[in-house]
Amino acid sequence: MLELKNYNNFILKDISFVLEEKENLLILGENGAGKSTLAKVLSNLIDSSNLFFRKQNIKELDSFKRAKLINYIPSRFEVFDDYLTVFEFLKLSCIEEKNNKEIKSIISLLKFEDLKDSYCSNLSSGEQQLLQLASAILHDAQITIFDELTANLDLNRLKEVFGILNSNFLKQKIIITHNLDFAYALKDFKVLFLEKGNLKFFDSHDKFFTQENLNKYYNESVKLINSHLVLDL
Ligand SMILES: Nc1ncnc2c1ncn2[C@@H]1O[C@H](COP(=O)(O)OP(=O)(O)OP(=O)(O)O)[C@@H](O)[C@H]1O
Repeated sequence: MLELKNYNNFILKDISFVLEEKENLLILGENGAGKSTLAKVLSNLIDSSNLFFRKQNIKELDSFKRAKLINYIPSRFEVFDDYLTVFEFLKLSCIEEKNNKEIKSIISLLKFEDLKDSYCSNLSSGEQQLLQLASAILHDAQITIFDELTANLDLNRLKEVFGILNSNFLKQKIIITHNLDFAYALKDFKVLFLEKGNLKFFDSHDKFFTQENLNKYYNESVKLINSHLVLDL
C-alpha cells in the first residue's frame, strides 16, 4: 500500500491518496498540471516526509530498499557515457544479480536483438523509450512509474508496449500519459486526474471514463462513441 498524505509544495496542493497493493494507476492532466512533479514525489526524487509504503515512511528506508521499492522512468532518456551499449545499459539496470540469459530474454521480448551492441546515445527516441521499458522490467521494482513512456512510439510498438504494461511483466505500475486512447484501454488501472496542482479525481477507470467526466476534464473535446474515444478537433 502506497500512501501520500497531505503533500504540498509550490506546485502540488494538499495531495492525498492511497494506492492499494496490486493496484495500478494512470496519472492524467493537462500540460503543467504537476504530473511529473507528483511522480518525483512518489519516487522520493523530491524529498518529503509524507510518503508511506505499508505504513512505513519511505524516507526511513535505505537507498537500496528504496530502489527495490520504486523505480521512476523519466520522459527523457539520458546516459552518462556516450559509448555505453544497449546490453551494458541493461546489465547496469539490474539492481540484483541477473544472468545474461535473463537480459537476452528481455532483449528478445522487445525485439532489440539487432540493437544490443549499439551505443545507447545513437538510438532513436522511440528506441530509447523501449530501452527504458526493458530496463524497468530488469530492475523489477515493486512500483514502476513511467513518465510519458509511449510518446515516441509507432502504432505497432505502442500495441506491443500496451501488451507488456497490461500483463504481469512488471509488478505495480503508475503511468503518466497524454495518450487518452492508451489510458482508456488500460481498463484495470485506477485514474488520478490533476488540474493546476490539485487532485480533482481519484477513483476507478469505469468511473473516470464517462462522457460527463470527459466533458468536465477535457472541455467537451473528447467524445465517447461506441466504446471508443474520439477527439473533436
Ligand atoms: N523545478 C521547478 N522550478 C520551477 N517550476 C517548476 C519546476 N518543475 C516544474 N515546474 C513548473 O511546475 C508546473 C508543473 O510541472 P510538471 O512537469 O510537474 O507538469 P506536467 O503535468 O508533468 O506537465 P507536462 O504534461 O507538460 O509534462 C509547470 O508549470 C512547471 O513549469
